[in-house]
Amino acid sequence: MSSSYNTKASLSLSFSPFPALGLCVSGCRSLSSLAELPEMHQMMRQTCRDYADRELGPIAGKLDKEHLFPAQQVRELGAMGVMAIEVPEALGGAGMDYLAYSLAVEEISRGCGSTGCVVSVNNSLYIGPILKFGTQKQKEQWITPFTTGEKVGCFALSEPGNGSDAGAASTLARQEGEEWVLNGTKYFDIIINVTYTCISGISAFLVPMPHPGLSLGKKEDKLGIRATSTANLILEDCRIPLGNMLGSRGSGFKIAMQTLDSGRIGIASQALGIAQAALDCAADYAHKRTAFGAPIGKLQAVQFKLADMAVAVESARLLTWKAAMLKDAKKPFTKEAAMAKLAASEAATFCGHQSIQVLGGMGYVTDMPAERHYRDARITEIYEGTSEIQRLVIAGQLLKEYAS
Ligand SMILES: Cc1cc2nc3c(=O)[nH]c(=O)nc-3n(C[C@H](O)[C@H](O)[C@H](O)COP(=O)(O)OP(=O)(O)OC[C@H]3O[C@@H](n4cnc5c(N)ncnc54)[C@H](O)[C@@H]3O)c2cc1C
Repeated sequence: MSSSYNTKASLSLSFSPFPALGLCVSGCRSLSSLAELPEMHQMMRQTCRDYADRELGPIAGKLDKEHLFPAQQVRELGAMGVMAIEVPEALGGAGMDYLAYSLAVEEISRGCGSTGCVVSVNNSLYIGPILKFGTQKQKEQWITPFTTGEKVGCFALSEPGNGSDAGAASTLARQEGEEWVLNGTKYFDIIINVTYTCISGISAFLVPMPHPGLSLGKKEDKLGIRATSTANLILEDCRIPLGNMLGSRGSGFKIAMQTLDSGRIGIASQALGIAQAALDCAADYAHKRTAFGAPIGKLQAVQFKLADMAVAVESARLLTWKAAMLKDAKKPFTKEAAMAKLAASEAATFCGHQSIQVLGGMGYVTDMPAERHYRDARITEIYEGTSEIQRLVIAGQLLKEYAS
């Protein structure tokens, strides 16, 4: 997709991540064409796009229909470095930055929203907090085996009784000798040889799986991202060594909030991929379908839908890149990540809706991917903070800025 966005104009908005990224701004016309990104990022984007076109797009419908976890594809993505993009090479990762991560998640999600979710959760919800708060020993033990796609990590913060109100977590951890004993029920996504980070009350723990005292509730039957597994995780006198606490005692809420800040860039990227796929599907169909003797793309009513979809996707993409670049530049990005997630998830549900409309009856049946995009998009407005919570975060940050 091309864009008329001018890079130099963006600099005057006091947003200049380019030195940190080694970007050359002279001669740039568009932030969103491949030519504008540094070579390393272009390669990551193109590699993921090619992989998604070749390996994910053709099977995404089957994975969705049969609820199949994309285990083989996740291993292949691990071999490509995509399961641990920000992890230093010494720990087995790709050693790249968050912008590269965002580009990868978008392209993978464009091919398959479920696989994009797996990539996002492993990178930002599971590995992210260990990379930031873990000891060297924890990083070696809990990150390196999760870089290859053989194992996938999870993050369990929500509980059946609380999601948005994360501070109200009721799972309990008590110390007995050299162990923590955990009791409670957590909610989480994706199950395959997992280890997960469990935020209990006010501390975070690394729990291997399978493990005595840890069992799964029923697998949820979901509207979308049906190739991922989602279940309650039940902790009954689950004993783990004292050394499995992540960060210091009492720092769990801070770890969770900082993890979600970064994770929201991942979900924004997943939403962007789904939104772009919906637009691709609609634009392609508009060329091919004829009505009243001409392609429906000649009808202004259809053109306006495509234009509105393109604007929603492109503006959300710029917000997402901005949040990723701020994170890479080690600047505050809480507000921008929430803005990116809000805009991208609403763009995804909007584009999913409009794409079905452009396809008419063909949009409603499973022969075409439009209905899957519509279903997959919906979760992006809910997990890692609902749209209402994103608005609260944005307004909170904004009001702080005006007060200072
Ligand atoms: C498929 C799926 C996968 C998930 N994966 C994970 C996972 O891996 N790990 C994990 O920890 N969690 C996971 N979750 C849980 C998810 O993060 C929560 O569902 C989400 O945060 C919303 O919480 P809730 O469902 O308890 O809704 P509630 O908090 O009960 O909210 C219900 C409604 O009230 C609104 N609301 C609540 N509080 C406010 C407020 N203060 N102001 C305005 N409106 C408000 C909400 O926006 C929403 O519209 C997953 C959920 C799903 C569906």
